[in-house]
This record gives sequence, structure tokens and C-alpha cells, in this order.
Amino acid sequence: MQQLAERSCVACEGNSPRISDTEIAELKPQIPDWAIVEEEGEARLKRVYKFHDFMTALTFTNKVGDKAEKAGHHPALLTEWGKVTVSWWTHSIGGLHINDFIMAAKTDKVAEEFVTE
Ligand SMILES: C[C@H](O)[C@H](O)[C@H]1CNC2=NC(N)=NC(=O)C2=N1
Repeated sequence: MQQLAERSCVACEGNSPRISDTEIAELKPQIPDWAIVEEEGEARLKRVYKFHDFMTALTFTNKVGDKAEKAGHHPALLTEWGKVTVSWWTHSIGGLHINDFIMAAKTDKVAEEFVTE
């Protein structure tokens, strides 16, 4: 099975299917540090990354933003001193899509470039 981080996002419209429980069970082990949470009635993938200071957190934020723009799939990013909270979900379907799992895995790859707390 191809690793999530090596996959590319697929086109996603409003009628695209949400990721199934079977797929979640299969794929979630590849992103073990991410939580599946419900916010505003929608399922999301969420992880907090810790850094030594604000500028490192901001650099990480911008790198994730670059990946998102290239993929055409965007996260919620809260950048604080020494901390970045990243949330992935698919707005057009109001929940989780395979793209969110792919992008969460790609986010972990970006974090590997940094020494995180
Ligand atoms: C027009 C634009 O491609 C769409 O609005 C994209 C942009 N990025 C997106 N990002 C996320 N997370 N969900 C979406 O539904 C989404 N839609």
C-alpha cells in the first residue's frame, strides 16, 4: 500500500464521499499523532507541533502553507510562540476526506525538517 505522504490529493467536489470507517482504520496508523476531533459539527484531523520559538513555528507554518497551496487543499493553522496547531478537514463535504489524511501525513514530513519539542 502506497504511503499516505507519497500520495497526491484527488479532485474533491461537494458530492465527494467522506472517508469510510474502514479506510480510517486502515490509514490512521500512518498518522498516529493526529487526533480525530469534532468541531462545529464536523470531523477534523488535529495535531499540535511544539517548537523552540515563534519564528521557527512561523517558518513551519509557511512551509505547510506552501504544501497546501500546491495541493489546492488547505488546513486551519494556529501559529503561537513555540506552537502550531494544524487541523485538516474538507470544507466542501463538511468532514474528512482521503485528502485530509494525505495532507496530515505530508505535514508530518514537513515537521521532520524541524527539531520539535
Ligand atoms: C476553489 C478551491 O479549490 C476550493 O475551495 C478548495 C480550496 N481548498 C480547500 N481546502 C479544504 N480543506 N477543503 C476544501 O473543500 C477546499 N476547497
